[in-house]
Parts: sequence; structure tokens; C-alpha cells
Amino acid sequence: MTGTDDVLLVHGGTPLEGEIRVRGAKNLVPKAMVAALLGSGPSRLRNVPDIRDVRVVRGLLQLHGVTVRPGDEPGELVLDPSHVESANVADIDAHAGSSRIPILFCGPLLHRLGHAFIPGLGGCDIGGRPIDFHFEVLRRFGATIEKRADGQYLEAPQRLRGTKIRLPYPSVGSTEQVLLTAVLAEGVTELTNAAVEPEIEDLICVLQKMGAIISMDTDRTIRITGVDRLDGYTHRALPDRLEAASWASAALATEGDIYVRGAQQRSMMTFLNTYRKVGGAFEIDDEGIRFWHPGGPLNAIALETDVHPGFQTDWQQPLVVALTQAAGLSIVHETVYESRLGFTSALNQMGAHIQLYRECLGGSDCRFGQRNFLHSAVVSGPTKLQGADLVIPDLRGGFSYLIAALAAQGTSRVHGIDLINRGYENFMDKLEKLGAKVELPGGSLV
Ligand SMILES: CC(=O)N[C@H]1[C@@H](OP(=O)(O)OP(=O)(O)OC[C@H]2O[C@@H](n3ccc(=O)[nH]c3=O)[C@H](O)[C@@H]2O)O[C@H](CO)[C@@H](O)[C@@H]1O
Ligand SMILES: C=C(OP(=O)(O)O)C(=O)O
Repeated sequence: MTGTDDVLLVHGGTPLEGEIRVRGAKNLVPKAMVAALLGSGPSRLRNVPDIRDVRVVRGLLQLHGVTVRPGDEPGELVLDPSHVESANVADIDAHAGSSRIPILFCGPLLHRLGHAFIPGLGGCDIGGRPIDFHFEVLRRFGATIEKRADGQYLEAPQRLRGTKIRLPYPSVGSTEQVLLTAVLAEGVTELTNAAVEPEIEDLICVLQKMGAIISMDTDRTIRITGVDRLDGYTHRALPDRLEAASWASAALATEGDIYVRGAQQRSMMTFLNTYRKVGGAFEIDDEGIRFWHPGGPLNAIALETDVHPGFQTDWQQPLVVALTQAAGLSIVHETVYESRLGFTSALNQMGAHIQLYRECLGGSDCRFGQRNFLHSAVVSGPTKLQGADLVIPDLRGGFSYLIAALAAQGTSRVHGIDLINRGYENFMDKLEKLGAKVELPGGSLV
């Protein structure tokens, strides 16, 4: 999607109603695809969504000699790493800036080839997003790292060795870095202060199926006993709890009613508690979760994002749109990323009242409190939203703008909608199914 195709006209004021389906999680599937590099035989990954982050990793894996083809059922990929050793990676620069996943190729490539090149990373612009923990972790395993203008060059002079690591913060990517490196390292690795997001548990399930030995304690400690060889796996990816929560927030903000097939209670418990406190209704069955606005005013709340099992930061932006419709003052404290509230200025243009603060409001002190970052918000509601011209800043901010435009009176022009394809499968078709009045500038209803 390029040029004028990248703009969506949204005629707001119609509740979203109907059923959509979420498939495998954006924050698991690409990593499970990378894990296939560790196997000595082919892997089968099921429930793979057609999103850009998956396409990017597919391209990268193919460049590294992994054959990727569709499997027997829709959404199944077969990944065969038999030709990694003979791959020609000359075009890897073309993948610079495409997503955050290339950094996770380090461990598997170091094990297989003894060297790795990592181009510049992409991902959402919601903070500095350093990768210092990743490199510290890799050094501890015995890798050497050289930063050059075009990216990072890594080498493993000998087999990587298990080690003891304590993360300064329970970073998701760094925990995955440790897992993907430790499984084939010599000896035992003990990781403390690890992230324990459901997507990490699912990655551990993938690795265990491959032959890894990994235990997870209740105190953020993960122990990995390295093995000499891993096989391929067959795995069905856990569903995308972040996408499911985005549609739940859309139901609330537009006063709608959406059944999200595939949504799972277990990975969404914290979100569901918050949804209920705000005044949203939900009903859980074996196949999914129905989310709806039960009528009457919504409640203002105090919300703090955190690592799992806290309120996931990627749930924050879509829910803030619903909070503009709650009666009273809501407080939002973003503690995972220092710059994830910038999207609220466009909501204010639409009529919302959201004030940002540098202080840690409404909860515990976080890493950003004394450092001049606007990372707390006070949302005063309810406010009527009016259509506006909006430019999508990042993935979840972009989905929030779609929700706000759908909840608003009048028409909005939403620019940069292609970014949403990074993490929301077929979102245009889903909007249509839910009765959204959206139109491409050429005039055709989507
Ligand atoms: C592809 C993917 O899975 N993305 C998710 C992943 O991102 P990602 O894995 O990049 O996020 P992290 O959990 O690593 O980052 C959390 C915090 O740690 C900091 N940090 C991280 C690494 C590092 O080397 N140094 C450092 O300081 C970051 O700046 C951030 O403030 O987890 C985030 C937190 O749940 C989610 O919002 C993202 O959707
Ligand atoms: C921040 C996100 O993703 P990424 O880490 O891929 O940028 C997200 O999914 O909201």
C-alpha cells in the first residue's frame, strides 16, 4: 500500500458490531520462526498471521538459507534450515530498519556459523529502545561484537558457554536472546530478573519441543541446560492477546459489541480486570471472548503499565481512547517506554482533554520519573470526539487513531495506515465485517 492508498477516510459514529478472529501473536510468531534456525530438521509453525513482521522474518530466514513454504493447513509454515551453512547473505542490508527481530538471529547464527551480521533494527518509535542488554548477554556467552557503520558484526571464537545473567530490567527481547542462545550453549545458564510474558512461555514451549531443557521459577528465574543438538518442532502459536485487546477497546470506545474468536482469558487476565473496572462487559467461552459496551457512563481509572503480569504497555494506547469517554479523571502511568504518550496530542485535536506530565503519577516510581520524559497522563472525560486529519505515529498509536476516528462525529483522514499491517492481520476486512464506514480516497468502500 503506497501513496494515496495509504490514507483511509473514516466516517465515525457507528458502533463496531460483529465477529472477527485473531490468529498467532505478532510477538511470538517471528521468534518461533527464528528458533527454527536452531533445529537440525524442519519445523512446522501453525496459526501464523499474514502480517508484515512475519513477512520480514520470512525474507530474512530465506536469505540465511532457510526454506520457508506453506504447510498443509491455512496459516501453517514449514521452515527447513538444512541449507543455512551454504547461504549467500549479500542482500541483508535491504532488511535494515524492518523490525526488531534481526537482533534475535545472533545466538542461532553464532551456534551454526560461528559469526553473524545484524543490520540496523526497526520497530515502533516509542522510546530510545537501546539493545545494550542484548550485547552484554551475548558477550557473557563468549561472543565478540564489533559495531560498524552498517550494523553489528559478531563472532563466536569457540562454542558459546552457559553463564549467570541478571537483567537490569525484565526485557522481553533480552530474555528471548538468552533463551535462543543458551539452549545450544555448553553447560547451564541461569537468568534472573527475566521477562515472563505469555509469548516468552510459548517460545519456551517451542524450544522444549525441539529438545531444550528449560525451567521457569516463580521468581523470574529461568534455568537452561545446554544440549548438543535440537530437532525441528511442530507448534500452534498462541493467539495475539494484544490484537484481541485492541478490538476490545474499539468495542468500548464506539459503544459496540465485538466477539473476538481466538482471544484467550489466561493471557488477558490483567486486561480483563481493567476492562471491567472501566465499565466494559465481556463474556468468555471456549472459542473466544465477546466484548461490549453495556450502556451508561464508563468509569475513570488509574492505570499503570508494567511487565507481565502487569498491564501490558501495548494495551495502553487503544484503551486510552476509551478512557476519553469515561466520566472523571483517569491517570495513566507508562512505565515500560519513556515516549509512548505522544499520540495523545492528536486525540486532543479531536476534542479529548489529555494532559501529560513528567512525574510518575498514580503509582510507583519508575525508571523515567527523574528524567524529563512525558510518561504520565491525566485523561479528563467524557469528551465528544470530532473527525480530524491524523498521521499514524506507530503501530498501537495507529490503531488508537482508527478507534478514535470510528468513535468520533464526522470524517477523519487517517494517513500512514500501512503501518497497521505490521501487527494487525487483514484489518481492513475486519473493519468492514464489523460495519465500520471506511473508504479509500478513490471512493470505494473498503
Ligand atoms: C517484537 C516484540 O516482541 N515487541 C515487544 C517487546 O519489545 P522489546 O523486546 O523490544 O521490549 P523490551 O521488553 O526489551 O523493552 C522494555 C524496556 O527495556 C529497555 N531495554 C531493552 C533492551 C535493552 O537492551 N536495553 C533496554 O534498556 C527498553 O528501552 C524498554 O524501556 O516487548 C515490549 C514490552 O512488552 C512490547 O511492547 C513489544 O511489543
Ligand atoms: C511496540 C510494539 O512492537 P515492536 O516491538 O515490534 O516495535 C508493539 O507491538 O506495540
